[in-house]
Amino acid sequence: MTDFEPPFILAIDQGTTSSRAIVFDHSGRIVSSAQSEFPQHYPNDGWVEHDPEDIWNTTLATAREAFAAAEKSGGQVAAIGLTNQRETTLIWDRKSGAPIYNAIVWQDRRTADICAKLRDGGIETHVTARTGLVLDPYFSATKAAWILDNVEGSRARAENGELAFGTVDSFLIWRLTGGERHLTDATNASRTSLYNIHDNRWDDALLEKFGVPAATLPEVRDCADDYGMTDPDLFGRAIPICGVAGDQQAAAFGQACFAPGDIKSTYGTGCFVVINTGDKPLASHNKLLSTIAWRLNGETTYALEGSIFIAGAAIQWLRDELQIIKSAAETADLAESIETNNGVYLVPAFTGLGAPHWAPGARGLITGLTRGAGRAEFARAALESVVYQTADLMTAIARDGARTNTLRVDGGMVANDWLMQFLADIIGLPVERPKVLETTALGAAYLAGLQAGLYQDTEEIAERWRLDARFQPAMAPELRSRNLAGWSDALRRTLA
Ligand SMILES: Nc1ncnc2c1ncn2[C@@H]1O[C@H](COP(=O)(O)OP(=O)(O)O)[C@@H](O)[C@H]1O
Ligand SMILES: O=P(O)(O)OC[C@H](O)CO
Repeated sequence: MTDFEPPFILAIDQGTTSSRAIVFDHSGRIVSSAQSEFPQHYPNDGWVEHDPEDIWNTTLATAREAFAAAEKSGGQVAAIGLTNQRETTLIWDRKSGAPIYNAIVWQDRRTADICAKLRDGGIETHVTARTGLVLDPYFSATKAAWILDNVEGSRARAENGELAFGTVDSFLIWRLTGGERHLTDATNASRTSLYNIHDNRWDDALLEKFGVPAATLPEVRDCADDYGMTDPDLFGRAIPICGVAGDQQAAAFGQACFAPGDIKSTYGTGCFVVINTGDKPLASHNKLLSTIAWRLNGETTYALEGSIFIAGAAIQWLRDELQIIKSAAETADLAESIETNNGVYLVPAFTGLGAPHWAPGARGLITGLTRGAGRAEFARAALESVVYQTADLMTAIARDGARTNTLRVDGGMVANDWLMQFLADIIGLPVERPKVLETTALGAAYLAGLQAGLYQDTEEIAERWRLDARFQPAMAPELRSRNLAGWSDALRRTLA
């Protein structure tokens, strides 16, 4: 006998380094889960690719594993919610379903020159006004154009309607439905640079400027909507796909950031801060992204987002490259073992800097080294860098006029209590960690649950959010200012 509350929802979370599947029960508890990492490909300096078949195989295998374990425990999976690494771009043949090139990952910088040329052509203001985004290789449009310009014959085939473009959600929906549906949701569409977030439609002028044929595009749906039934062969019966959102938007949904000013920050490989700005897009004057948080029943909720490319990845760098720690968790004790950072700052611009700087050419820097600086200083500097980058985003958010009282956090790094306390101290706001840290998958499950009629509305979802720990700001103001000044100095040198 199980005490899980049926029916169950399968959440598929296709991330940058791994695919995960989690089955939640009706009360939001985890019934079963599975995870599988897959290889990253770096064919050239600054290029990052995934083999689409790795994405598909790990997604299917983990989904099947979690599904089978959950159904063994006695409940039935009623719906599927899908969330994904965003911006990553695929183009596939509509007949065979075979991709014509590897997936070009969001971190990939190969189109920096294309972006620079477009910028010289003066279209950046136009792009930002319509999409809320900046002109950067991060987004899908230039990646799609690159594939069509580099795979022989593909542009003509794309114009003939033989090829399909999609972000990872779109590709997975295509595969899960046996090639029946070519769909995406409004949040993923809003990350392509091709989608007008004010009018909620693909933008013809942008399609032309970026060189992406309209015939390749998926249809855009609400985040809780009908995305078709899975091919019955995959799970033994057809299951409806009912919810889709990009992973950072799904995390904001899982964190119940439903009111304007509600904000979450996810600390995984990178860090993504998302603040709900209500039913109208707020144009950022501080290089944040204005983006779609979700669209439900045709009504769009908007958000401001700050994207930091390196957060937990800096800890992985300490472990894998410098080999000065064995596990990420060790960093908490190391940081605590020294009273201050001893003047050592790390700017982890390993793949350039994202918001609010958008400096694709910037590279990492460590400052303030003395003969006495050792493992503790390096570990602490890596942790602190994540906090200072968040503080820069919080400043940009405040300058843009968005107000907030607390920061809700999730992702692998938030297990680190030292980091959470330092975060509260530096941003000067209480930091709230929820009991369920898998908020991305939970958000996708909630979206699917709304469409499947398992939840009535967002209020019912908000009631399920549970606090694990709250960290209150406690640092002396002079120390806080000194820390921030040291960071600003290191940052200035990096950008110079
Ligand atoms: N206790 C910890 N302290 C600091 N960093 C941590 C800790 N535990 C995990 N991490 C970091 O968190 C990241 C993993 O978080 P996760 O949310 O699983 O990332 P992703 O979904 O992007 O793969 C890794 O980069 C790891 O280095
Ligand atoms: O897969 P993650 O968690 O690294 O998230 C990637 C983001 O969606 C990129 O914008």
